[in-house]
Amino acid sequence: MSGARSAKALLAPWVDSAGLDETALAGLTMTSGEVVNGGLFMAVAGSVGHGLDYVDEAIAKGAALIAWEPTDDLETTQAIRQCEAAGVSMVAVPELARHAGAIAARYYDEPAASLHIIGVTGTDGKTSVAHGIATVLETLGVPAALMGTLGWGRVGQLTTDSLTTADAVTLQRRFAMLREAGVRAVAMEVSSHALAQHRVDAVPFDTAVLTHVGRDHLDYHGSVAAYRAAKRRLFTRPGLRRQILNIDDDLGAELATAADAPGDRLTYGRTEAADLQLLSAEPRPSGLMLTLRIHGLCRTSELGLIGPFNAMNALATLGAVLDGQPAETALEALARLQPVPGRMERFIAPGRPLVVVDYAHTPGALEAALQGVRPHTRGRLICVFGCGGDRDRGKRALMGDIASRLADEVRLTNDNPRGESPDAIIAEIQAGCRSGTPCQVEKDRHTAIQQAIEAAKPGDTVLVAGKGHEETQVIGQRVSRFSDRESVGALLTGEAG
Ligand SMILES: CC(=O)N[C@H]1[C@@H](OP(=O)(O)OP(=O)(O)OC[C@H]2O[C@@H](n3ccc(=O)[nH]c3=O)[C@H](O)[C@@H]2O)O[C@H](CO)[C@@H](O)[C@@H]1O[C@H](C)C(=O)N[C@@H](C)C(=O)N[C@H](CCC(=O)O)C(=O)O
Ligand SMILES: Nc1ncnc2c1ncn2[C@@H]1O[C@H](COP(=O)(O)OP(=O)(O)OP(=O)(O)O)[C@@H](O)[C@H]1O
Ligand SMILES: N[C@H](CCC[C@H](N)C(=O)O)C(=O)O
Ligand SMILES: [Mg+2]
Repeated sequence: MSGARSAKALLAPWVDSAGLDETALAGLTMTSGEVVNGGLFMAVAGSVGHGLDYVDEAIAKGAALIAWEPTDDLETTQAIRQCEAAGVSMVAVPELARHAGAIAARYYDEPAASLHIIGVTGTDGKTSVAHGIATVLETLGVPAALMGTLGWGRVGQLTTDSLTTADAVTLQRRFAMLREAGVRAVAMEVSSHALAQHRVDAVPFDTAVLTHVGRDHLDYHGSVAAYRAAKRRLFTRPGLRRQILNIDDDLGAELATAADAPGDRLTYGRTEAADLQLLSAEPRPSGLMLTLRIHGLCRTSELGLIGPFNAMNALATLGAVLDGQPAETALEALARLQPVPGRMERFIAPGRPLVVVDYAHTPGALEAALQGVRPHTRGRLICVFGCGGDRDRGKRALMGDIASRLADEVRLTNDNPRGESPDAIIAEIQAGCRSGTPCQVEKDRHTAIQQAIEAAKPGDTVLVAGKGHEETQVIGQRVSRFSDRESVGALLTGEAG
């Protein structure tokens, strides 16, 4: 095994192997701060800087070797000098970002090869569907893990992480740990950033699932076309065995009819042409009653979740697990699904309004969330939300329009303004709000939620959108502890003032 982990084995394709060491490297990483003594640092070009900008830290941590990605405008003199002075070898690897995952996979002895990996992409619904798939697989007796916005690991035992899809090396390290832990299937969220940055190039997906594609992250991708192109990448990978496609969605419909696409395609949606068709999703006190047509056969199934999009997410989940499983068994497991924390999560207290905490932070998601809670609302619908700073500005007015159109009252507040002015963000949302709907502003999020709950009567619903499971509020450089779920829980039980 040590030979397989040596610089010679890992970097032979790019450098004369005679010059490379056969000693096992102690570790590998793409982040200078994580370099271990005797390890490999892979310095790649990023959107802000280059890994070589941090070579001093890598050397200080004891890097034995530095592989780096040449780019046109990269100034390497300083880094080369530092490495020479420290006696650290450097190897130039063209397009290293694309190869980093494969190098790490070799280092960890191809951990993903023994795992059944299901990738889920789309603008909204990735966490919900990945969570659903892993939970249903567990219920069906398959040791399954989850990787995504809520963390990674076995369902119910997640370790949190800052990214939805980790970097290419971290992913392989996690696959190795999951393989050791006896996991057989992994449901993972694949973000558009990850697809654009080659984080998943070395992940051998068995199945790719598409939720829906709307508008998000235009700050990063630049255009809807580039964003869609990034999402499309997951479905064109050679070796893919199955594709689960929402054909109510434009991109899903396009992928379903694409010539020469890899793997079998299973479609879902409300349209009659879908293999898994949603005929109806009737609101019930406990959630939804679904009527489905599965390959021509009509079936009903309870779902303990609310919001029509959760019915669609249930179909996506079903599509992924209907792989040699009888439909009855899969439907029974689906009926046991619980809401994902902060995703259409209901808070109910006697004599109080229904409060729903949801992670809707895109126009499509906000629209779907408001439409989803309306059938569970006898009285008025109040929507508390804001928009993140240093993120796509174009969505703000759109979300103002949607909230003022679909709610009876809007309360605008902070949602991680980050480096932007909270007032300016709120003004941009307000510019889209329709004048006929009352719209109030309270920047302090806890106070805004409190005022909304106090203004609401039993039978009304307060939808608190945008932060879902998050446990912090980021204002400028300050990160303070804040949770919509905790605020709502405390306010409903009278424990917070
Ligand atoms: C825009 C974006 O995706 N940025 C991610 C990307 O950074 P980057 O390409 O700009 O890298 P960079 O900062 O220029 O640095 C270049 C290289 O130097 C390395 N570096 C950097 C700093 C340092 O001290 N030491 C060091 O070695 C970096 O690891 C990187 O390899 O690669 C970095 C290393 O993996 C990530 O930390 C960083 O995530 C930033 C913090 C981020 O906020 N990303 C968000 C937007 C994101 O990726 N979100 C998606 C989900 C979105 C959704 O919910 O749909 C996600 O998958 O999480
Ligand atoms: N299929 C769907 N269609 C439209 N909206 C959805 C769908 N599924 C979930 N949503 C909405 O999007 C929000 C986020 O859901 P979820 O966390 O599952 O998505 P995500 O794609 O993982 O989001 P992120 O990219 O932020 O991680 C939910 O709280 C809900 O409002
Ligand atoms: N993954 C998304 C989440 C946004 C959630 C919202 N609360 C915000 O901060 O904008 C992002 O980082 O853009
Ligand atoms: Mg997610």
